Amino acid sequence: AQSHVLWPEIDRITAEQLHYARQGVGEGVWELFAEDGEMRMYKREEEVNGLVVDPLKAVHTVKGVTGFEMCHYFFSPDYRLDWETTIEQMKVLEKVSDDTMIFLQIHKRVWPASQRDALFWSHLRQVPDSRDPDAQNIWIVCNHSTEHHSAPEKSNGKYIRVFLTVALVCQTMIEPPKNGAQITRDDLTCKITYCSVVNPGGWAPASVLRAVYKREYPKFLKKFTHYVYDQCKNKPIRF
Ligand SMILES: O=S(=O)(CCO)c1ccc(-c2ccc(C3CCCC3)c([C@H]3C[C@H]3c3ccccn3)c2)cc1
Repeated sequence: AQSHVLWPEIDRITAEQLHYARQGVGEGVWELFAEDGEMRMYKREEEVNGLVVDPLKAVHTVKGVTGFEMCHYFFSPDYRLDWETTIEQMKVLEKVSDDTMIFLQIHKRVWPASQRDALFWSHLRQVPDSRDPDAQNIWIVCNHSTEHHSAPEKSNGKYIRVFLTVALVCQTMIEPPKNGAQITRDDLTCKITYCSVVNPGGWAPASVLRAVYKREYPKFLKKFTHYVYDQCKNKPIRF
């Protein structure tokens, strides 16, 4: 993908999102708004030109899967409709490379707001951990809104286009079996950080949006992580 016109932006945004995901939720203004088992979901209340764009950060720990497996199922278009319940249609507009694609998604309408679509590049990458060089176990998927000739903004004006930046950062922790036995899924833990900022792109009542975020994000992360566990549990481990 290094040759593609988008590459410099993909490289920059992915690095920025990795740094942002690694920042704790301790300092300052993150508000815990949902908890479910190991999942903790935080938000900041922010508005841009009167539009709710509340940044969201979730942390979660899932046993029995690797960071690669979690990111693979998040990135791949083949499984998206199995776990993403808020989209009506999804199309891959361009396959930039094996690890980079451009998606157009039409989201279900959130009454009384008008229906939205999202056009974004999606990039999957393994990240060498600068702090721990032999930790080759961190993977990231970064999704960031973009433009594309085959999905012009004002094509038919039917949908308002959202502007989003999303990052799923997953780290595999291995509890090596005592007796030097082969690693099994019971020895695996995946530490997940999910960050998202969605600008609704046009007017939507703050109260409605905040209610939808509060309902949809915990549901989405819970459904997605359970889906990946179920898909992987009887398959060979992929790091
Ligand atoms: O992580 S991803 O990249 C996974 C690939 O799909 C992602 C996640 C979320 C969105 C998205 C897009 C639009 C909306 C709103 C804004 C005004 C009306 C629709 C929302 C709000 C509704 C919230 C929500 C939260 C979680 C999942 C879906 N819906 C979220 C897009 C992509």
